[in-house]
Amino acid sequence: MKILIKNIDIIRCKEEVKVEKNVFVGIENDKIKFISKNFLSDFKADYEIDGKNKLLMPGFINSHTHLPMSLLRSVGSDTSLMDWLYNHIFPKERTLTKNHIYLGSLLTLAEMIKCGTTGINDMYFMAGEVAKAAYDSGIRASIGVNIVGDEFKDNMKLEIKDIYERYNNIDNGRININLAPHAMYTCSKELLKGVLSYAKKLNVSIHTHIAETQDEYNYSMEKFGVSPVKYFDDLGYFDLKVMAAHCVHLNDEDIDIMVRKKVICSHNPTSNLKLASGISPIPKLLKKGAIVTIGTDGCASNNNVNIIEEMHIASLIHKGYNLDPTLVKSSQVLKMATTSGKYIFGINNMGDIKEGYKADLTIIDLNKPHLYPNNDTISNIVYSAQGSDVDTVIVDGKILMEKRELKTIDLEKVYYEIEKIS
Ligand SMILES: CSC[C@H]1O[C@@H](n2cnc3c(O)ncnc32)[C@H](O)[C@@H]1O
Ligand SMILES: [Zn+2]
Repeated sequence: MKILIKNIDIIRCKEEVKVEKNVFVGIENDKIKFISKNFLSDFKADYEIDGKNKLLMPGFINSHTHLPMSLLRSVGSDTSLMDWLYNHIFPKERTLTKNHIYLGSLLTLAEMIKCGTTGINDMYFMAGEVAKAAYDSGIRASIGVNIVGDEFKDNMKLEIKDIYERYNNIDNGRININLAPHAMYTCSKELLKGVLSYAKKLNVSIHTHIAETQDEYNYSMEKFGVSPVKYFDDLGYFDLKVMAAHCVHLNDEDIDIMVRKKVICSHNPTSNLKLASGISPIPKLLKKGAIVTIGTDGCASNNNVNIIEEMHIASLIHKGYNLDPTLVKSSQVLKMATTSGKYIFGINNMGDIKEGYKADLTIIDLNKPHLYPNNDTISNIVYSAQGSDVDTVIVDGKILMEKRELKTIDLEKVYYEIEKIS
């Protein structure tokens, strides 16, 4: 499939984030074939997109989410993490069936694609259903198989093996599998050791919640005498690729460990605000050179998966909290929400508009009153844009949404099916 995007402005995310005006972009199969100031007549496109008044940018990557949790939207609002989890969410989650998981995932994926998301890093139970929904939607996904408890039981290994064999690295590497021990306070040390060696055996990455609340930090210090980050480091976790969600309560040594071990931090500001977990030291992490990405967490602690809104909040809270308007600049937050997500997938040539790079792209409609005048495109995208400004979404060279019409998900059918089971 060859797609030609004509006369469009583009955002490139090199060392510096830059805008180039009025170019032609050719896509062939899963990659960007060319970016040119001129029309190349020998590129015979199967499909053309008019880029007038539009902006082409690398697609957004949501680095921490729980797809099926759209079904629990607004459950347990206005409570703290532990109250929310143990008294509201876990009891409801015990009632979910495979069908719920698949349909809830599809609903969230529709919302994500409508907000310009091209890649996700998930964790949930019955992850085979999550993987199936991600596969069906066309999005790029790393799917975490949830693990909790005291011991790494044979049935857990069997579930992981089954999901791994069915989904890992399928569809040109678009879907991959990771192991997702929930957190240090829900998984025993024995279980975590078992998971680590199994992840090494399968050669997959790890996805977990780390240092989300002061309670977790205190629990770790009291029970093990070290912080949550040091606890995972001492277990040898950071010898593997680890996607660490939240990272709110960190000391200076934790930050140094994360930088040295290239831990991928997923910053989830809305969830941290809603559950009153705290504010992650993102400016410090960025200054020290940590890999920082953006995630929404699940719908029940957010209440949406709008990554544009998440960028907006990420760029604002650190300025206000630290009384410093130069922190987490719009160009930095844009990179966090796009380019930096490539580390999750281990694909070097993605997260930018560049020849030979993956065609995981988002097109924004600039013809909106709140995006006018366009004095500074990057600032406008972070501080003014809305999810509904996303016009077209392309993943691996395939169009998932065009002119806001979803191509891979029948949303009316999803609503209908959810009504039947809710
Ligand atoms: C490991 S499967 C997902 C598991 O995590 C729960 N969850 C959702 N959001 C959070 C959060 O912010 N901190 C901790 N746990 C969370 C979800 O309800 C599932 O049970
Ligand atoms: Zn989470």
